[in-house]
Amino acid sequence: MQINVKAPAKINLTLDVLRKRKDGYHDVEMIMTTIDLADRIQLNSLEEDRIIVDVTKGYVPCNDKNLAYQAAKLLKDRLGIKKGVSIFIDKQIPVSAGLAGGSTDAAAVLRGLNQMWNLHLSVEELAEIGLQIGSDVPFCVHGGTAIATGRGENLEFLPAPPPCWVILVKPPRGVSTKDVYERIKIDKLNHPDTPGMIRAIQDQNFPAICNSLQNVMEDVTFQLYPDVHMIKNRMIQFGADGTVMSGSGPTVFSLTQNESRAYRLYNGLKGFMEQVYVVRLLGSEN
Ligand SMILES: C[C@@](CO)(OP(=O)(O)O)[C@H](O)COP(=O)(O)OP(=O)(O)OC[C@H]1O[C@@H](n2ccc(N)nc2=O)[C@H](O)[C@@H]1O
Ligand SMILES: Nc1ncnc2c1ncn2[C@@H]1O[C@H](COP(=O)(O)OP(=O)(O)O)[C@@H](O)[C@H]1O
Repeated sequence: MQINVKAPAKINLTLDVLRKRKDGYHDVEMIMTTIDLADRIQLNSLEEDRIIVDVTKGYVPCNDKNLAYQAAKLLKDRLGIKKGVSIFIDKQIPVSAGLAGGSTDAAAVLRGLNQMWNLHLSVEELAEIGLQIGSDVPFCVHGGTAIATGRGENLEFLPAPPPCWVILVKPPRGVSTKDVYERIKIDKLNHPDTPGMIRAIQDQNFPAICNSLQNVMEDVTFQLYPDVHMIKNRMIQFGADGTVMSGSGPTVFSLTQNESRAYRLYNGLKGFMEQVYVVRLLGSEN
């Protein structure tokens, strides 16, 4: 049996870090939404009891370090499944980019295997299993647009923001999420207006959404990598309606509802950056 699953990336419209917890993680408050930049995952059932992973990009691990592998292993262990699976990942989402590429692959494998092995697990059960893999996996299991709190696993869903273009630039480096969390000075943060962003989404007020984009991790990543700050400034100069870094970075994105402005930005940025994407916002659940 073969199953194909789409694994969309996420962006953070707001990202706030509230406190450091005793377990080493941080309590966050962030608004996430899915975009139409996605990995494609093909699952093929195997009679032998093993998990095989193959990825189109050489530098992504194909062993038990791959989050997609971990998702299949967790489901097998939890439910005592003796069947195997071969997982092929057509990687389109940049890696270590702040776009949850690994988390969304894991989430897609959970959804796909639930179907392939007729497990009848609810989306909430899949999300709870996914949290053992990473903090962003529960959101990726659901998709859509949500306020995420706790480690990122408590989700309150919002309507999809109004349709718009998302222009993304991935600078030629990866960022370690752990490093960024460790460097945050919580008492010195300029917190985003999260209620303002929620209202803007509920009112479908695109200019207000653009004005409320904010990410407290920007300062840390910009200090580590000043070129990411320069790229953000360039994107603002090119005339996007709103621009912010996603997650721990280094990807920076701009939003606009104007198609010709989106492609003007894309073409301008393509002149000096290799990884530039223009996609639609998805914003509704998987
Ligand atoms: C910053 C965010 C924002 O969406 O995204 P990315 O930049 O990774 O895309 C997430 O919080 C990233 O979630 P995720 O990438 O799943 O993180 P995890 O694998 O769970 O954790 C990696 C490391 O980040 C730190 N961490 C993560 C989540 C959290 N709420 N508090 C933390 O302190 C911990 O040090 C942990 O060891
Ligand atoms: N399926 C996967 N896709 C991408 N990266 C993966 C995957 N599985 C494990 N990884 C590892 O996870 C780390 C973070 O990658 P990624 O999820 O793309 O970052 P981010 O959370 O910043 O978007 C990388 O070191 C990468 O090698």
